[in-house]
Amino acid sequence: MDYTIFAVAVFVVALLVFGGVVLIRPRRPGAGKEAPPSEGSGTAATAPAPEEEGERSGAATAEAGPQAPPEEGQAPPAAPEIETPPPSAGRLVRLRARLARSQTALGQGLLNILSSDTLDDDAWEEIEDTLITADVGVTSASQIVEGLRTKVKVLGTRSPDEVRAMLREELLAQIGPDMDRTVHTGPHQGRPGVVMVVGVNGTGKTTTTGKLARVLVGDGKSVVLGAADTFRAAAADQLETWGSRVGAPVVRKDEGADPASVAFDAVARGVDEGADSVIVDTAGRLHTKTGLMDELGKVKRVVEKKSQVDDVLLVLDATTGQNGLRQARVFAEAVAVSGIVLTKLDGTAKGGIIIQVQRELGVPVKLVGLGEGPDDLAPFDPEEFVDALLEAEA
Ligand SMILES: Nc1nc2c(ncn2[C@@H]2O[C@H](COP(=O)(O)OP(=O)(O)OP(=O)(O)O)[C@@H](O)[C@H]2O)c(=O)[nH]1
Repeated sequence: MDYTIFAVAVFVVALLVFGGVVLIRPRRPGAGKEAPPSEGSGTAATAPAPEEEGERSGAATAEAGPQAPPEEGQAPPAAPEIETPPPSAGRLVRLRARLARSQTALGQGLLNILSSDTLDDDAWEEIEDTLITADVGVTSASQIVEGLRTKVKVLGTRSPDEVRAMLREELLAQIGPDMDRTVHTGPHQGRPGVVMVVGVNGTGKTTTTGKLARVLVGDGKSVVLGAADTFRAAAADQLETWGSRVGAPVVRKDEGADPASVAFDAVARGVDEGADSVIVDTAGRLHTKTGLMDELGKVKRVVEKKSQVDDVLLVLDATTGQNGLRQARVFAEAVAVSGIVLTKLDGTAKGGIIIQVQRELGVPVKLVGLGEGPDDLAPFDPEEFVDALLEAEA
């Protein structure tokens, strides 16, 4: 019995000694510990995609490269594929169908009334109303009607071809086929052409900056982009996506940084690298007119310490009508606008806004946006536009 108690006691002591050794033995670093998510994998999996709708396919390729540095020992991710956009020439012709689709209602409406048997006062009033509904503006609408009335009187006859020809002539005269619509993007005196893009957020400003970079790259130019809309980090991300798709570097800083310093650095980089063009996207919050004036004025002044600003493009959403025009006036007072980009012309029959905005601001429409696709921006050509407007319905 005594012997049994002794044996049990020895066993218990042995058990305690063994357990103590195991429990107090120092653990190897990392042994048994769950691996924390590596910085790269964690953020990549959870970070929200910064790109805007409509740009998702390309963004995925572009973001993989610059934003996720490879971990040691891992093969670097494949560089994003650089795209080759189509040149600027012929773009409006390619996109003409889109223009015609949205504008046919206006063109056909006018042609129908003009071809009717009797052109009485009511008919002329209807023509004027149709023009005003299409945002042509009251002054231009009445000038067009006056011009047409005179032509009808002089001509006497009204065959469909004659009607089409006189309407074409009147509309063209209002659009101003001789205005200089060149976007001044080319280098001069060893410095890049500098373009500032201004406008209210949501009009397609950042998209237009990206699309313009593609137009220029398509024409064989080298481009640097400046993300001076520092109030929204997503705007810089969006621009970076656009840039990486065509190999255009994007100069950006942290959210809230001074927009003028971003613009200056972008132009400085363009100068240093011998780029052909620098395009600067700016913030467009319409908080107060003074704030806007101060900010845009400062961006321009600071940039001009490095190089002159060759074009200030105001981006305007064609679908916003009078509201858009009001905004345009505020911007034109804040900074000397030298050209207009009319976006979303594919989604409206109110193409008459081209006439009104040019008359109001005294600057030409230089580019038009005709869709959400990356190459849906085209140099504006008045004749192509009017012909699309008067195109017979298919
Ligand atoms: N249909 C159509 N959509 C367009 C056109 N241009 C831009 N958009 C769309 O308009 C939306 C707004 O464009 P953004 O470039 O983000 O507008 P933004 O002015 O830069 O606004 P922030 O990014 O907020 O500064 C996007 O969904 C674009 O795809 C166009 O010509 N046609």
